[in-house]
Amino acid sequence: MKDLKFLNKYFWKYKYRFGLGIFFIIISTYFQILPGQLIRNALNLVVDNITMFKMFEGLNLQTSFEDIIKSSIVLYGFMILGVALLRGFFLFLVRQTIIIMSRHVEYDMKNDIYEHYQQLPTSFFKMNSTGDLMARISEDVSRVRMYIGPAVMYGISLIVLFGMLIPYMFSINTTLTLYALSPLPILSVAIYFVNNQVNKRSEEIQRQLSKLSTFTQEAFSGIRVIKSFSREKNSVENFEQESNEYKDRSLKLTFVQAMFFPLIVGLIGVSTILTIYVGGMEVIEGTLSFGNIAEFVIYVNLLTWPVASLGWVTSIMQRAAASQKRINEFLNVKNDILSEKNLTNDIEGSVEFKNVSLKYDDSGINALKNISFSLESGKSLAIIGTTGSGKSTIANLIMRLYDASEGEIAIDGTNIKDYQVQHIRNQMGYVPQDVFLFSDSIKNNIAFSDNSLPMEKIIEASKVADLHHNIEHFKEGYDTVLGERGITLSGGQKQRLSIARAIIKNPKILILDDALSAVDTKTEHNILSQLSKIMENRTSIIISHRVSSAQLADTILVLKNGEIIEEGTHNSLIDKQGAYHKLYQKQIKKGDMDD
Ligand SMILES: Nc1ncnc2c1ncn2[C@@H]1O[C@H](COP(=O)(O)OP(=O)(O)OP(=O)(O)O)[C@@H](O)[C@H]1O
Repeated sequence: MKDLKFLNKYFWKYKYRFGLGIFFIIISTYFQILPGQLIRNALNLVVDNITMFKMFEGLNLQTSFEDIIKSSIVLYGFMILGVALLRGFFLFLVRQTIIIMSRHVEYDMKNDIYEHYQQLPTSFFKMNSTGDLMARISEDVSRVRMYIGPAVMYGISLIVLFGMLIPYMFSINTTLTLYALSPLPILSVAIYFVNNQVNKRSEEIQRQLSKLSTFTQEAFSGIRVIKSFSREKNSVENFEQESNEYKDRSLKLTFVQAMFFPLIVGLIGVSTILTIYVGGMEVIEGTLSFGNIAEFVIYVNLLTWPVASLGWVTSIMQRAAASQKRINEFLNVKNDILSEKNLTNDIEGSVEFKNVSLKYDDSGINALKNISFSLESGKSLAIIGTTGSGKSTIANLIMRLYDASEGEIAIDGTNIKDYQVQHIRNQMGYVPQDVFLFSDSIKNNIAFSDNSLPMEKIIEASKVADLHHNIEHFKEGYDTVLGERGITLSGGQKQRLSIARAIIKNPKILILDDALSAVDTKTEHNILSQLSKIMENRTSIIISHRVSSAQLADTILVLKNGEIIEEGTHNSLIDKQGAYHKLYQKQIKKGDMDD
């Protein structure tokens, strides 16, 4: 439960709303208790007057007693109605304050968590699954809200009701109070257990439901694969199996839920019978009036739901505490990609690696071992090598998505860690290996770094990326909206859009991570020659599997198993007759360079 302490800051933030909510609870509870007393008075009045009515049988006075009874009942009826309306009004205000407070806290929490996520390093996102990240910002926050809103509301109502009603009941009759209340603790404990079962089973259903939706989602996204392998029947069978599991779990839940109301109603019945029996005895002894019995029956009914909700509130609090613990786990993760000096000077673009090694903490892989090279500003560097040799890792380090485990990276002779992180990233253009496009227009996807960029700049960037002529063919041009993950574009078009997005920033350093793998060599040459024009006086790093991309660069690094095995210009490496030369020969034979 100590995890819930984290929420105190939110209660403090909304203290006035919360305080007002408690005040409205007190007033509405008073109006909740009042009808019991009115009914007692009404009943006592009727009982007394009926006795008198009978005594004056046959006399004119009898009619006046009849009138008194009738008018008193009408009067009490209106009073009870008025009190019920007032209670309803204050209950409305209770919800308007406390439940609304909980919605505000939910909103704040979601924003706080999302903002925190945005600050966390890439390694955090590698280590935790997207589903887990989403669950904490949605399901867990919702559970915490259930505590801040309904649970707190019912909890406080219960305390106020007990505080006001129990002493009052004892003041009327101790024995009757003790008997009337005796089944209530059993009710509370029973509800607690039933509710835990309900929660357990609901969670199982929830898990099954998410399995079912993941299955369906995958089946729809992979429909082409399913059809081409003629697996439709198998897919239907699998769906039926998952769906059946979901149905069975739902039936189990319905069984437990079905016990909920009989349990409450049964225990209320026991309380009522005890009240009437013990109360009746007291009436016979003359220590209580008939009205008191009626009043007690009402009080017992009033107490039932709050007492039942005690079990419910406890289990909500337990679930909220578990959720808050999970949320706190993520909120306590600190971003270790920080800068102490926070330099914000513009850079020229020279890059130097001094004995850099990197071990990825999550996989334990030594991706780079003792890498040293230097690249003057305005020059181009190609990095070529087998898969998994560490090429993208070099890009990750230059973008400061990760920090080197050993060694130092300098930009313009200054340690990269001294620059303010966003500032240094803003001066770089990065085209990642796996292109990600947002479900937005082409225009907004290209101008992602700054949505105030003018249209001319967007067109200019897409011309350099050799994409403009493609976009012109779309009916909606630059306003064409891309579907989920840009499904309307071909692989090569996506890559070129990603290049346009990177160069529109006019970066001092441009990093293309296998960004031309999905385009043919002719387009590759077009793009590279266009790029070399705009990258004059800017630094470019081209990561590729293809010699055709690498050969245009001023320097080429050949990587193998995280180490540099060759370094030089295209011609010097060809003369060397080493690994680069071998790759060149192989790719020429494959006809990759024919265009
Ligand atoms: N974020 C990461 N967390 C853990 N391990 C990683 C991560 N990124 C890469 N690796 C591992 O580090 C090694 C180098 O990967 P890297 O992506 O740098 O290779 P690459 O040369 O770019 O390969 P490819 O040409 O296939 O893209 C690989 O063994 C890979 O499994």
